[in-house]
Amino acid sequence: MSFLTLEHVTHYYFSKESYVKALDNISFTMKEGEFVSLLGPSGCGKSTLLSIIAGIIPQTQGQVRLQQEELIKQNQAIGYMLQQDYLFPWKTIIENVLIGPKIHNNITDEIKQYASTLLSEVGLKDIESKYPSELSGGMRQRVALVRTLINDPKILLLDEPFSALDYQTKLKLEDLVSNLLKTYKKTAVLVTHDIGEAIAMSDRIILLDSHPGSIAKIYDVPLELRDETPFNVRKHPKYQLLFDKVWEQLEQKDDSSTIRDDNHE
Ligand SMILES: Nc1ncnc2c1ncn2[C@@H]1O[C@H](COP(=O)(O)OP(=O)(O)OP(=O)(O)O)[C@@H](O)[C@H]1O
Repeated sequence: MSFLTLEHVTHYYFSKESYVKALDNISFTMKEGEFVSLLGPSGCGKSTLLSIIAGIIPQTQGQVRLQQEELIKQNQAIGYMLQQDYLFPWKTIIENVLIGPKIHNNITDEIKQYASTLLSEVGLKDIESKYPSELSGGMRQRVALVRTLINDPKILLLDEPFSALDYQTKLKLEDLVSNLLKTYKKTAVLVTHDIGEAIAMSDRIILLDSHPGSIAKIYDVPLELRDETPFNVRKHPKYQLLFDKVWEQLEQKDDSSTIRDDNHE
């Protein structure tokens, strides 16, 4: 059984005078532990699709099914990480990290210990009593990652979490996130418009067309690349080959043709 299934998901945004078709007939499945990127130009509906998967907005048509449906209803199964870290400036780092357990009335010695372990795993020791304003952008994003992981989500939805960072910090954080998600066997969907990032991080890439957002093509990332860290993937010859294929597809202006690889279900 697949972990996440989308069947014929279509979405319209309505206003009083008009409407926008943001997504058209999106169907794909994901296995548990898989890392999938949604790649496409601005406005192709990436964030809309992520919000639909998260249950934040209901799709106009189609089905979204998550294996852990019961947990989702309790708000425990989904972790969201965004471009901005949204840390509360008036709370210390540890208070920010423990916000989820606090809401669920679950502050235990065990969870506090887990918070410390995760903070040190992301290279943030001895900052628990600091405030977000005392940290760099990359450090704050690492805190946001810990705040997401502490709730033990079954699936992580990552909406361009690295795009506000400088290039060096972004590459380091990609390695860190990839390593942590593999260690904790998390399923993840990454939204990005960065081809290199999609190849470096993912098992599979879903390339979207715009107006309306639809699946243009699905790429399986070669197995040799999946065993490498994102930083090392970029040095692999197969990285460049896949980059060029995706680039070529993006350059094609014929929006009406929808081509799909086999073996992606
Ligand atoms: N709340 C809204 N009301 C009306 N139209 C919207 C709304 N949100 C998004 N749209 C439209 O839906 C389409 C998809 O938007 P979406 O933000 O999902 O794309 P995106 O690929 O995430 O873009 P970006 O990379 O710029 O964030 C766009 O045409 C956008 O203008």
